[in-house]
Amino acid sequence: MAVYTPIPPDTLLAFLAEYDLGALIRCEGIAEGVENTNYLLETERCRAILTLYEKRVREEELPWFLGLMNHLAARGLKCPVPVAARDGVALRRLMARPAAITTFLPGRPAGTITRACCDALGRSLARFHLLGQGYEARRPNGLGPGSWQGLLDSCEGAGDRISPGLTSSLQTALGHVLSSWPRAGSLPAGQIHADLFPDNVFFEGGEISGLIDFYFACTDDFAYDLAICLNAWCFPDEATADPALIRAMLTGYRAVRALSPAEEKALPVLVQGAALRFLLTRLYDWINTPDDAFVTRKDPLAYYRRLGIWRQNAERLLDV
Ligand SMILES: Nc1ncnc2c1ncn2[C@@H]1O[C@H](COP(=O)(O)OP(=O)(O)O)[C@@H](O)[C@H]1O
Ligand SMILES: N[C@@H](CCOP(=O)(O)O)C(=O)O
Repeated sequence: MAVYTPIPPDTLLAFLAEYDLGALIRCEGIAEGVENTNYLLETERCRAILTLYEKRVREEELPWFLGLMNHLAARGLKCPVPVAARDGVALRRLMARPAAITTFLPGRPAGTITRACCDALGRSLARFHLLGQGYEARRPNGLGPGSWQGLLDSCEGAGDRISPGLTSSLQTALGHVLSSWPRAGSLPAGQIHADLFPDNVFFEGGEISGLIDFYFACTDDFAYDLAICLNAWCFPDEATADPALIRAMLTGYRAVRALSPAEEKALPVLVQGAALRFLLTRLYDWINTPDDAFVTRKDPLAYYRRLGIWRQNAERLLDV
């Protein structure tokens, strides 16, 4: 459960008094999530999400994230929008942290990942990429390939305590991926979500009802975002890739936005890079999450297995 910061009742009521949301009925810490503290608010007028931004999110970047949500929602993407207080300001401070309320989205994450889910996800991701094109402000990807060596180094060999030989194996894989990574600017790029895992996609009545958690969003290659989703959605038992799910996601994506020949060619290295990126942040978090944090740590080895599968079989699985 990601509730790093409890809020005393009086402090919460004083904070909410700045808004036009009506009287508070309940406020519950939310069980899911890793990065930030989230509460579900129910007031006389609505349900909403109160987020206190923790660790990885830099305060000066929050206007970029909130602006992107507003931009995409205004163009028809189903995603949360920031709620302004009476003074017109959405980004505020609470418990010495930046904080914002965003609108509540109905639906819940898919239980079982089906081909239909992957097709829908591919389409939604492509729409995200196309609709983001009018959002001019850039946010470089702080967790892009340039950060991976530093992340591995900062784990100081701790990978070997999780699995003997992990650190040197990751060093080899990293060298291979970085040496084949597409040159900056060589692939179509724009605003990407960069963390569109199944827990960040809500479904209702078999259709996507919303995308959440924009706090890794950045300006990067569109095909890298697709590579992240292929990793996150297409390995039903962690140890095996499901070619039918991969095909469905690629077909859904291409139905909305065609992949260029350069993107198709780059996909095998992009999926390996995406596996490494989540492996490394999970490894870092495994070592650095305080023991008293109310959060479920995610298994780095799940992405080591994916990396191995892509290294052996990416071309065949992606049919490129
Ligand atoms: N706009 C929203 N509508 C409904 N539920 C939400 C919304 N935003 C977050 N949640 C709930 O909060 C959980 C954690 O949110 P998330 O943004 O993934 O947190 P974190 O950034 O800490 O990983 C989600 O899994 C979901 O249950
Ligand atoms: N999706 C990442 C961790 C970030 O968690 P989220 O709850 O913010 O999506 C992972 O699985 O490693």
